[in-house]
Amino acid sequence: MQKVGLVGWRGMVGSVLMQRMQEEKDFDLIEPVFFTTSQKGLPAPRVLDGKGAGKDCGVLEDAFDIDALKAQDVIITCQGGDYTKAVYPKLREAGWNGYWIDAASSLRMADDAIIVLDPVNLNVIKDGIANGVKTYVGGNCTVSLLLLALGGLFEKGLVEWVAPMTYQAASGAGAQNMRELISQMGAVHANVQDKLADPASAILDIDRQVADFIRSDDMPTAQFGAPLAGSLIPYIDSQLESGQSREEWKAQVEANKIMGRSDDQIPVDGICVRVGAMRCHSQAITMKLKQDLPVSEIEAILAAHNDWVKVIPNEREASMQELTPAKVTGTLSIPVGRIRKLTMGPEYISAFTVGDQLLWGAAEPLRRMLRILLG
Ligand SMILES: NC(=O)C1=CN([C@@H]2O[C@H](COP(=O)(O)OP(=O)(O)OC[C@H]3O[C@@H](n4cnc5c(N)ncnc54)[C@H](OP(=O)(O)O)[C@@H]3O)[C@@H](O)[C@H]2O)C=CC1
Ligand SMILES: N[C@@H](CC(=O)OP(=O)(O)O)C(=O)O
Repeated sequence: MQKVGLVGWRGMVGSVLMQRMQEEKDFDLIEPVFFTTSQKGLPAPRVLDGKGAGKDCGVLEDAFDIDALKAQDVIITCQGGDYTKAVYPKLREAGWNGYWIDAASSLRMADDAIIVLDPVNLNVIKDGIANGVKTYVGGNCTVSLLLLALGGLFEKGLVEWVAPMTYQAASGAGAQNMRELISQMGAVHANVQDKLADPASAILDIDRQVADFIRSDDMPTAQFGAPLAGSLIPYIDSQLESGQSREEWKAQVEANKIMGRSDDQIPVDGICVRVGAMRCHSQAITMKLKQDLPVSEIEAILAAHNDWVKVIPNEREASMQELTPAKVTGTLSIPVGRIRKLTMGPEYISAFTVGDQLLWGAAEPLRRMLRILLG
């Protein structure tokens, strides 16, 4: 059995990964070794095996101990980019030639790393394994979710360009940010609940009081740096010279790398916005196709691409019920809807898609990469 080191397993992404690995009985196929940056020597988690029993995994090992890491055939890390930058080069310099599977962005664009999203790029992954590539990195969440939704059109070479305008959930910024979003919601409500309970109160008074509170120092904003509940934040990640945010820059470079297109890149660019959803990212898409295709054919191509994408008819009730973070959260489903021809011309198509950014957006491609390695 392959020895698989798990780092970052108790964080938010890592916990989702652990849950999925147990659901899919991945632990039956490996010898897991759990690492920690802060709790060395404490008991490792007991993972469920296929019989529903808890598998004893010993104690937690030091995630900075290069010798302990070197003993692993595969390492999966959800610990974050700082950990990867600190440990990965030392491990390779020490001669470790195992497989490194990573959720962090740091190594994604390295020449010797492949971004994994197997329903879209299994051929790229298999070529990589055959050619001795040892580093496999999960893509940015919005990019992976976009490619799962539109995979059919990309695969058939039908896309001239795509402009995804994102509505990204609090979870993408981290666990503390999810907590802060809920705190903001609660604080806004608490501030105005007396007036809200009084049916005779004037809505514009309530609105003014809410606006004053959201702008005040009493609104908890330590994590986001700005109000999110009752508002939005039209900038994600750092600022680049190009005028893009780093999150926006990732769309084109990562999408094309995933699809194995180094030359002849498909333009993928839009504005990334944080909204008050918990863990589902949504994207409103404008795209230009290379051909004038009937909507029914576009829908059929999208639906046929993978097992998780689900075409939602462009109807009001279906869109309101099926195409929302509330519906999708905690699932692997990738609904795509609002598909129609835009008035700009017959090749200009709209779409709207939603996906859980902790599942397909982060954890799922990693455990599926492990499964590919295990054969
Ligand atoms: N959040 C996201 O949407 C996405 C994140 N990623 C990547 O994954 C990385 C990890 O993200 P995320 O899971 O959000 O990070 P978390 O902050 O939830 O967890 C990171 C680490 O913090 C340590 N930690 C300290 N206190 C606690 C606690 N009370 N509960 C749990 N863990 C604790 C754990 O390490 P230890 O056990 O060693 O102490 C844990 O592995 C990111 O840096 C990013 O690179 C990738 C895609 C999406
Ligand atoms: N930046 C993403 C989450 C994330 O971790 O992305 P990346 O894996 O590219 O660093 C968001 O805020 O929604």
